[in-house]
This record gives sequence, structure tokens and C-alpha cells, in this order.
Amino acid sequence: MTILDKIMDTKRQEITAYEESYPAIEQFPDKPKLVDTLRNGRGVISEIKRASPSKGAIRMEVDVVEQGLKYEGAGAAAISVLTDEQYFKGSIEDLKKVARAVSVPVLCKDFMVSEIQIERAKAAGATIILLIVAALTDEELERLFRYAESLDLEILVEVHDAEEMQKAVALGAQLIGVNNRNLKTFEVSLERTAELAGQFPFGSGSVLISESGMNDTADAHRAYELGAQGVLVGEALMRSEDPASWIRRATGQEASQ
Ligand SMILES: O=P(O)(O)OC[C@@H](O)[C@@H](O)c1c[nH]c2ccccc12
Repeated sequence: MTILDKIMDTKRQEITAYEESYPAIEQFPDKPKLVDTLRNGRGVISEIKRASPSKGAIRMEVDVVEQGLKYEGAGAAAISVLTDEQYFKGSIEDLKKVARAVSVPVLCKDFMVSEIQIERAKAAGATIILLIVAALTDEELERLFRYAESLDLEILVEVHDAEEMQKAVALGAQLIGVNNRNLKTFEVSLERTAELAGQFPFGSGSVLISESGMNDTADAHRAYELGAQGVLVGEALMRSEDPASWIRRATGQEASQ
């Protein structure tokens, strides 16, 4: 036996011990791609949102697993979980609990500025992350986008105006979300979606999502008519006594009164 053989034998033993002590990467239930779900029809990305800076407390004491299962049972296209602690009173634990319980795509709703957050989202079971164009430099946006792609995550790119829409399209984003809420004034209007749908490359395979300010299912229907294949709904579902019915009425599985 040469010295190299000896060293390699020892190394294999060391590595076996190391592998045993290494924390296992948690396996979560398999989830489809949101872009595929939305290409096949209108969907509701249903959000778990305890509080927000514009509204304060919404439902601080929510049981996130129970809420997530209600969303999934009603046919939600995906579940969005706020993980920002300071302003939205969410947590990565909330996300993990939901990702363990459901088999629909899970969006880590947070303000991403670093690769570490993206890794953390993935390790907690997220299958989608959010990148907000208005919050990032072009270089950061491109870098974080490519990084998330390399981890096989889907990326929802959030835009507020035509220039941001162009950046999202240029990146090759498959999921583009128009936020109807102006982040500076908090003013909400579906007009944002109406305006920016005109800049969206329908037919390219990417899907348009209308985010925020859906007070009732009629707003969701309006967004779909404007060309959105998905709507992202938080507060209305969190305040609803029957969020499952809300989702079914929005997607036409149940008649609206
Ligand atoms: O509660 P609403 O108005 O239905 O909005 C949901 C969602 O669109 C909103 O929470 C949101 C959209 N983009 C964000 C970025 C960060 C935090 C939150 C958001």
C-alpha cells in the first residue's frame, strides 16, 4: 500500500464520520412550477400576511399551517409567505411550516438584497423568491436573479412602471408582477396593471401577475380581463371568514354573488 492509498483510506473514513454529523438538507413535498400552473389558467397566489407597514396588524395570531391548507384546498396556484419580521411580522419559520404542509409552490415574500437570503429561502422550502426591481441596482438584480436560477428557484420580478417592466423582460423573467401599490405613497390602483399590461410580452411564455389591492373577487376578475394570468392577494384573504370560497369565486370554480 502506498502512502497515497493510506491517506485516501483515512480520508474516506473521516468523510463518513463528517457526513453523518452534517445536518441533513430537509426534503419538502414536491411542488410544481408556478409558471406552468398559470399558463394553464387563472390563478390566485394566496398570501399569509400577519401585518403590513401600511395597514398595521391584519391577523397577528393566524395559524399559518391552517391558513395555508385552506388556500391549497381551494385550489390556490401558490402560497406566498411574508418572512420579513420587522415590518410584516412574519418569519422564515412561518414559511418552513407552510412548505412542509403543502404541495403547491411557495413564495418567500421578502426584500432580497443578498444571496444568503435566497439560500435561506430555499433551505426553508421556498420554490419561488421575489426580486423587487425598485429596490435593487441593475447589477444586484441581475446577480440575484442568476443566482436564484442556479438554485432552480422560480423568480417573481416585481415592477411598478414601464422602465422596470422593460428590465424584467430583458432579464428573461418568466413571472412578472405588477404591484398595484405605489411603494412611496401606498396608494393602490388596478390602473397600474392596466397601464403596464400594454408593455407585457404576451405570447412569450412569461406570465403576468397583478399584485396587491384586490378588495373583492370583482377586482381579481378585472385583473384577469386586463391580461393577468395570476393575482397576488394578501389582506382580503387574511380578513375573509371564508378564504377558500374567495379563491374559488376569483377563479370561477364557484359563482360570485
Ligand atoms: O395585501 P394585498 O394588498 O392583497 O397585497 C398582497 C401583496 O401583493 C403585497 O403583500 C406585496 C406585494 N409586493 C410586496 C413586496 C413586499 C412585501 C409585500 C408585498
